[in-house]
Amino acid sequence: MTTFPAPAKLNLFLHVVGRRPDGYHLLQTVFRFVDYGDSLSFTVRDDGVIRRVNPLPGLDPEQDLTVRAARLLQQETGCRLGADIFLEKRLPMGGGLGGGSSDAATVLLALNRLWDLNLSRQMLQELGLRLGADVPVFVFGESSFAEGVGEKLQPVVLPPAWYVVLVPSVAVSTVEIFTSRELTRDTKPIKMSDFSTGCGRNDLEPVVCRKYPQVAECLEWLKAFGDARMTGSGACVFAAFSSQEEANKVFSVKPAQMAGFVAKGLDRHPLYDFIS
Ligand SMILES: C[C@@](CO)(OP(=O)(O)O)[C@H](O)COP(=O)(O)OP(=O)(O)OC[C@H]1O[C@@H](n2ccc(N)nc2=O)[C@H](O)[C@@H]1O
Ligand SMILES: Nc1ncnc2c1ncn2[C@@H]1O[C@H](COP(=O)(O)OP(=O)(O)O)[C@@H](O)[C@H]1O
Repeated sequence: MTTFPAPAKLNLFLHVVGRRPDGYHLLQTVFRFVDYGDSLSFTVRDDGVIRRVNPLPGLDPEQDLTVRAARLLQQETGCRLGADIFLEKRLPMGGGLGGGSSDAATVLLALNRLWDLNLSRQMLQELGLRLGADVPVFVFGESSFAEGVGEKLQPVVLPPAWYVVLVPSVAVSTVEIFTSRELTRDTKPIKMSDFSTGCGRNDLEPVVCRKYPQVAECLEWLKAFGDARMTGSGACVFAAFSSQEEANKVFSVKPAQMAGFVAKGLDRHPLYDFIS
C-alpha cells in the first residue's frame, strides 16, 4: 500500500466578479496550500474494481470524489486496473479547505503514476475540472492567482506564513452560498500585478456570517490578532502570521470550544514532482 498527501487550500482573498449563463460564478482568488490535510492510500487491483475501503459516514461511496476521480481516469484511458482506496480524513467537510477536491486531485496524480498512464498535467487538470471547480489547482500544484471559475491559473510567489485556522462546528453548502440572493457578484476585477498579501476580501463571507453565527464568532475572535478571513465558501476562518511561534501563541489562547489547527503555507503541492 502506498500513501499520498492531499493538502488543504486557503483562499487568501475571493472576489465574485460575475456570473456565467450556466449559473457558475466568475471569481478572482489566490490559492495557497498548507501542510495539513487528508492522506490517501492505494492498493492497485488487476480486476478493474474501484473500492472505497472506509467510506465516509453519510456519503454514498459512488458519490465520493475519490471514486469519481478514479472512474473518470479509467474511462478516459481505458485502463483495466482498479484500486482499493483508503482515505484518512482530517479536513472538515464543507469547510472551504477544499478537502474533497484535494482528495480527487491526489487520486488523479497517484493513479496516473500507479497505473502507469503518463497523462500530462494539463490533461489531468482538464479531467479535474469535470469533477469540481477547485480540483484543477491541486493538480497545477503551485500557489496561484485564479480566474474563471477557478481553473485559469497563474503561479504567484507568496511570502512565508503560518496560519491559524479555526474550524466552526458547521458544514456550509457551497451551492447554498453561491445561490444566495444577498451575494454581491460585481466586484471590480483586479489585475494580477495589483495583488499583494492582505489585499481584497472574501465576498462570500458576509453571506455565510449572517446564516452561520458560529462563523461570525470565530472571525470576530481571530480579528483581535490579525487580518482574519474566511476561506472559500466557509466555514473555516484563518489569519496569517510571519512566524510559527506567533501563530502557536495565538492558537494557545483560543477558547477551548473553538477547534482548529496551525499550518505552514506551502509554495508547492507535495506531489508537484509527480509529473514532469
Ligand atoms: C468556493 C470555492 C473557492 O475556492 O471553494 P470551496 O468553499 O468549495 O472550498 C470554490 O469555488 C468551489 O469549488 P468546488 O467546491 O469545487 O465547487 P463545485 O463542486 O464545482 O461546485 C459546487 C456548486 O457551487 C457553485 N459554484 C461553484 C464554483 C463557482 N465558481 N461558481 C459557483 O456558482 C455551483 O452552484 C456549483 O454547483
Ligand atoms: N472525499 C470527499 N471528501 C469530502 N467531501 C466529499 C468527498 N467526496 C465528495 N464530497 C462532497 O463534497 C462536499 C464538499 O466537501 P469539501 O471539499 O470537503 O468542502 P469544501 O468544498 O467546502 O472545501 C461534501 O459536503 C461532500 O458531500
